[in-house]
Amino acid sequence: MSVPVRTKRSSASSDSPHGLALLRDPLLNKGTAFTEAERDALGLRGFLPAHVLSMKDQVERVLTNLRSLPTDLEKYIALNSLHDRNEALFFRVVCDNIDEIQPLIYTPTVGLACQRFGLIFQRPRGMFISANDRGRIAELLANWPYPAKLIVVTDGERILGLGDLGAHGMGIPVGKLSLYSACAGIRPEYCLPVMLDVGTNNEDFLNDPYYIGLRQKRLSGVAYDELVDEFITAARGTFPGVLIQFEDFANHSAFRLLHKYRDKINVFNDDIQGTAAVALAGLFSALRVSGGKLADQKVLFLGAGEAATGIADLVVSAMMAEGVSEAEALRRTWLVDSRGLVVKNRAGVTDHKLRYAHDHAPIGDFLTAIETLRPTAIIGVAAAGGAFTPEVLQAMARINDRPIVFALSNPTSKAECSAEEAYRHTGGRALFACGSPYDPVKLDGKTFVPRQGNNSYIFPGVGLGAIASGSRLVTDEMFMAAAHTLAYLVNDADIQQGSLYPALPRIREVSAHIAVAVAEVAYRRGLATTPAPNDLMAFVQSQMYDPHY
Ligand SMILES: NC(=O)C1=CN([C@@H]2O[C@H](COP(=O)(O)OP(=O)(O)OC[C@H]3O[C@@H](n4cnc5c(N)ncnc54)[C@H](OP(=O)(O)O)[C@@H]3O)[C@@H](O)[C@H]2O)C=CC1
Ligand SMILES: CC(=O)C(=O)O
Ligand SMILES: [Mg+2]
Repeated sequence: MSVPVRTKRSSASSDSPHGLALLRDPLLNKGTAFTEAERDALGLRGFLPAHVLSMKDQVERVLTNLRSLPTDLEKYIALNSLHDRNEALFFRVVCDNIDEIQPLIYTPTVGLACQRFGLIFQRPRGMFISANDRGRIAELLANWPYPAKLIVVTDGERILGLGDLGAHGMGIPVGKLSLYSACAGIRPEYCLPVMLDVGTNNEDFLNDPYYIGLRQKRLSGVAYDELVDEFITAARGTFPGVLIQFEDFANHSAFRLLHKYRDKINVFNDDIQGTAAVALAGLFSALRVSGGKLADQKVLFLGAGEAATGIADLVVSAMMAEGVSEAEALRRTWLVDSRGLVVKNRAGVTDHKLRYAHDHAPIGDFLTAIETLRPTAIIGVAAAGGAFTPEVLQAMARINDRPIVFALSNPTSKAECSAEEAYRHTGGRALFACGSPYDPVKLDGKTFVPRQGNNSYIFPGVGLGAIASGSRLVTDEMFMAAAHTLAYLVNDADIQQGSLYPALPRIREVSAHIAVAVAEVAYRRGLATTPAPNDLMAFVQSQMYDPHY
């Protein structure tokens, strides 16, 4: 008989729940799969119907139910409630059906779920820490019953490309941490989603009776920074060594916070650094088709925020690793923001864009920038839905034999173009990646299988590697290693069908390899705090949770 066990921060085994309490504990519950012997031993008699199901039967039942639901939001709600009832079953369903389920618990559906979070809210998950909790955040975190090793925290100000969703942004840390467990096997009890509720400037929410967060304008300035600092200090005091991932902060906070903490503690910003690695990997894959070196490319970004400058920085480093000077690499990297081409003589270019502000005449629109600069690659990270118009795509196809077109903004409504548009308007020549998933596209007798240039290929493995090695920092070198590893795992069959990333069902293998690459950097650079194992892959794999009873 397998008696359920789990790690709690402060519990003796005699505390292990029995009876109804056991059925209501999602980390231990097996529902109708409790065996006859377990039903006797664990005080479950009378609480369960007679027929015992296997986990496989339960998975089938969940999928049958799920597929009968009419909308993705209802599927999200159903999966969420399964997550709340039975974590092992939830993760089994996700792991074994990742292509089908990831879009329901992550982008694009999670975007809609955040927009409706107040209405669909059922049971809290993670911790809500508000501006009113100033001075007692350590006390709050001490209430968390599990030994967190990984926190994903947001303040909800830039949720995907949907803007300020305040406390409703909690859907994002929850979704990202689900992917950590499913895609990299980080144990669910190690994962803590945190909403730092500093208010919202979203007027609709402030006037919405169902808005779940603080009904006040956002905290800013010193008060904001002090709250974040108290949270970071308290989190590290309560959960020593915890890895903290910043997610979906607006760029005026994101760059500042990353800069403040990155050289001192193990934090990273997924939108800046994780996105950089996935995009660079996609470029490496594209070059397997179009030929040439990265340093020969000219990359034009639509967007000049976290994702754009994060990607640009890593691309420049990768070009320099191919032997070109920094100045030459920068000459090949251009940004267009909401005011047009980022150029030197424009007033008020913010700090994170300065590196890419070129000595060039202003250009107001993206199409003219393409015609003028003649890029080999365009990367959309502006949340400007539809901005890669037919004219933009046709121009790229005129200039290049194999134009690289990445429409990375999320959710789908914000994508710069669809997969179908990218292939159609380039005569099937685009080397395409998308932020949210698209179905395969049939064009002129050929089937293209676009895959997601989404940081979800990167952060699970990076987190796993950082946790396994106990790395004291998460460095850009680790993201570079992750990008090379991801690109290396793309096989020829992927490339032939237009896929720039490995198939999603390989994600646990991908994450394990990325984790090894990240941990290798940690050991090589003296950042690791766990003893170096003889067999790093075996060590990493031994730490991966595999959901079963
Ligand atoms: N696929 C993936 O893995 C990821 C995708 N993303 C997606 O990328 C998008 C941007 O995210 P992020 O960089 O963090 O956001 P930011 O807010 O940091 O940056 C957005 C940038 O887009 C620019 N912009 C806005 N509207 C336009 C427009 N019409 N034309 C040109 N530029 C415009 C802004 O200009 P200005 O500076 O002038 O305000 C800003 O530079 C989001 O949709 C997000 O979901 C983000 C991270 C990962
Ligand atoms: C994918 C992601 O992190 C984003 O769109 O913000
Ligand atoms: Mg994000």
